[in-house]
Amino acid sequence: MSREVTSFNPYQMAVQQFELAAKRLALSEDLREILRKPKRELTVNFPVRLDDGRIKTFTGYRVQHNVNRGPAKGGIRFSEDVSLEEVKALAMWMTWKCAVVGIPYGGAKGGVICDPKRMSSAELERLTRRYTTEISIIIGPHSDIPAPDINTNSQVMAWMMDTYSMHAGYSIPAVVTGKPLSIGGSECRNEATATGVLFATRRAVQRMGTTLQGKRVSIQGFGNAGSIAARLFAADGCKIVGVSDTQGGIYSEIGLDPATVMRYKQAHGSVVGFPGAQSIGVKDILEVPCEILIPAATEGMITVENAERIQARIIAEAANGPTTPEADRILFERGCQVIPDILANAGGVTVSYFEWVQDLQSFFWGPEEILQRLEVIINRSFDAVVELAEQHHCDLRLAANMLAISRVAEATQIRGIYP
Ligand SMILES: NC(=O)C1=CN([C@@H]2O[C@H](COP(=O)(O)OP(=O)(O)OC[C@H]3O[C@@H](n4cnc5c(N)ncnc54)[C@H](O)[C@@H]3O)[C@@H](O)[C@H]2O)C=CC1
Ligand SMILES: O=C(O)CCC(=O)C(=O)O
Repeated sequence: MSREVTSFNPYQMAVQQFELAAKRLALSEDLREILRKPKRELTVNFPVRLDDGRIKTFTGYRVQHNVNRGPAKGGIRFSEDVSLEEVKALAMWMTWKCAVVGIPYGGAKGGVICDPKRMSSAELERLTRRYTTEISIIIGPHSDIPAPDINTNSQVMAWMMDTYSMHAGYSIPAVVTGKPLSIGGSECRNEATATGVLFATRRAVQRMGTTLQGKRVSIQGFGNAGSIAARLFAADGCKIVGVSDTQGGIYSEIGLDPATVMRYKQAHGSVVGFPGAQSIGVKDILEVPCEILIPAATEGMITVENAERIQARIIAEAANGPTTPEADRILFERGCQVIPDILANAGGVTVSYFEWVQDLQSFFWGPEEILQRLEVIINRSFDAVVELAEQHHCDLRLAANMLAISRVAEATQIRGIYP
């Protein structure tokens, strides 16, 4: 589905968000100039042999936004909508995300323009291996560590790890995270993004003096982040009233069973048509009656066009960049609490960090230890952001960006600028 606002530019939006925080922090123009631009942008055009014998040239990107707090970190997206501007925005958000939760990474993101749903597994493997080779000049376990994002998964990470290792002549599991357990993946990484969304939302309702029990939840996007969020929120007592994917959405006042909807999606390719539920449009899912809305698809979904009609009191952003700055202002004025992407979905990169640490030490942790450490990090970060928002009478996005940007600015200044 193409986005409604055709002129939407995610990088311009990320810079707009950055400027709001930089202004509040009174950052110097020199520092702003360093922080608003990506450090490295790599574009690669590479051939892949298709199953019918034709050769097609694909375009991919890897952008490293900032590496002052540690190696660059961030996922790889396979989609027809990928663009350099999108990858630059996603890389910048990764820098702030790692900083806001205090993990020692900078930010990066990558993507390949392709339609993975129309490609065979063999074609995807060849594309992944060739793309990995092309970007291997900048990725590495101590420089830039990719992970899954839209339309990539643990299998894609296994191909990436194998390709990178083939060139070295020995296994380098720490070059990517989100791998299968059998080759150095971590317990809980597959569920980590949704688990972080749950922990952050739990903290939000706790601070409002209530619980998740009985809350109605609507979720846009039914992939890794969205479908697992549906399962975890339902297990925590919520009623999942709506879910959607690229084909459309479904709504049920009495609630949907996430496992049954998943089985239906696996059999039919979409949630649309799920028996007993009302079919609704892709964006209608954002406006259904509910207390909690989880955008878990892509950028620029909540805009001036629909912000007034959103009924949820809490928006927990599993997706990156789902809400525009203009929509943020409307939602804040309407008293809707937006738990911003860099905080709400930071569970993914946090458990990726745990995976990387485990790989580097060749010493693996159990699920209890991982979940307990993740909850501590999300709660601590959530509380720090809320306290800053209260001090500055601002929304959580501005506070989260201020906290993150001040940390990156401090690291940049303390390292100094080579004369
Ligand atoms: N996988 C991860 O660990 C993390 C993912 N995220 C973010 O979460 C969001 C979803 O990512 P994943 O669940 O990993 O991807 P996925 O590929 O597993 O699922 C994406 C879902 O969104 C739907 N979708 C995609 N484009 C859409 C559009 N234009 N309109 C409506 N629905 C659309 C798809 O149908 C699918 O159900 C992305 O913004 C991603 O950057 C954030 C942090 C970590
Ligand atoms: O797990 C990671 O390293 C990054 C995941 C990601 O791409 C994101 O948080 O947006």
